[in-house]
Amino acid sequence: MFISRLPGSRGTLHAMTNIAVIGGGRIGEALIAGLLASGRDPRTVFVSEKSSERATQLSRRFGIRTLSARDAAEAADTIVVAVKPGDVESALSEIGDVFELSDNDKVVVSLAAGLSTSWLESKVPAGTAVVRVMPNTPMLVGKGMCVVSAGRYATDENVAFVSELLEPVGRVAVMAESALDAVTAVSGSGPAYFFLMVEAMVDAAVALGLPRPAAMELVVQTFLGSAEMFLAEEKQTGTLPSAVASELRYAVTSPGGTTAAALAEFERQGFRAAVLDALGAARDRSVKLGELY
Ligand SMILES: NC(=O)C1=CN([C@@H]2O[C@H](COP(=O)(O)OP(=O)(O)OC[C@H]3O[C@@H](n4cnc5c(N)ncnc54)[C@H](OP(=O)(O)O)[C@@H]3O)[C@@H](O)[C@H]2O)C=CC1
Ligand SMILES: O=C(O)[C@@H]1CCC=N1
Repeated sequence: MFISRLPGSRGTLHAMTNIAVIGGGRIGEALIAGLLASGRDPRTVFVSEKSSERATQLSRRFGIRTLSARDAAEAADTIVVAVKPGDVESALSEIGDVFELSDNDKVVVSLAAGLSTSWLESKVPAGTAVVRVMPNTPMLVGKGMCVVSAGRYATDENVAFVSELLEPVGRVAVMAESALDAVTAVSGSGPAYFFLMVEAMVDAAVALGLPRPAAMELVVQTFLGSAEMFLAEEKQTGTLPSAVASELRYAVTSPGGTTAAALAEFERQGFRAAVLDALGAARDRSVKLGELY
């Protein structure tokens, strides 16, 4: 099967392992917040952040230690690289000799869009286990989607280890690395598409005369309820065939009714083509990022 969902044995294997998060920006913070909210001991998480102001903020907020990239990597078994793609090479070079000096086998987990495991492997000592992950920001509330791909030297145990580490912050799927640019376009960037849709619908509701707070409540509850309907269906059947979306949409669309009028307008305005082109552009950008560095 293309996606394999891993069994949820939360928190057992990882209770005592230390994690270094190099880069405490938006995704680094989402990961840290999600891990701690799931019960991880803050003494097992270290963050390295370039901006001292931001580092202090994270340390105060989460009760975790801020260290240099090198010290964080030295203290950890799992080194999560959560800096922008263009900063990954210098972040890895700061860690430098930690791999050779250490007596434990460290796993490097890159969250960076576009950068391949073979590129990452060329920046660390030969034989280092590298795992590439495409997460998304809903990790912050334990509802993330992480897709995990093994590098050349990463064993099945390394992949299981990283997958289990991420399970407390959402769903985890293991896929071949060839899928990761498309995954980035779908689930990595996906939260932004959702928020854009929320903004667009709220603005449209305001244009129709609804007060903004009421418009916000209507839109958010509608999306939340619709997503919950999907999950209920999945719970019941164990799978989510794509026909489910069509069926649920048909159930809202009365013949000659309001929904049909709106959907016809979406089609006239090229909604599906826009989605297709937008995700294609995101995928192409991910490929390009991999060629830039
Ligand atoms: N945001 C998202 O939704 C997602 C992001 N990603 C990936 O995650 C990575 C990070 O993205 P994001 O969190 O949005 O980016 P941010 O810019 O918000 O965070 C990166 C942080 O790392 C800091 N930093 C840079 N170099 C170092 C270093 N050598 N040591 C320590 N800290 C450093 C940056 O500081 P400064 O700004 O001062 O340079 C910044 O605070 C990217 O590679 C992106 O592709 C993947 C999936 C989703
Ligand atoms: O926009 C980006 O490049 C990153 C990767 C996926 C989401 N944010």
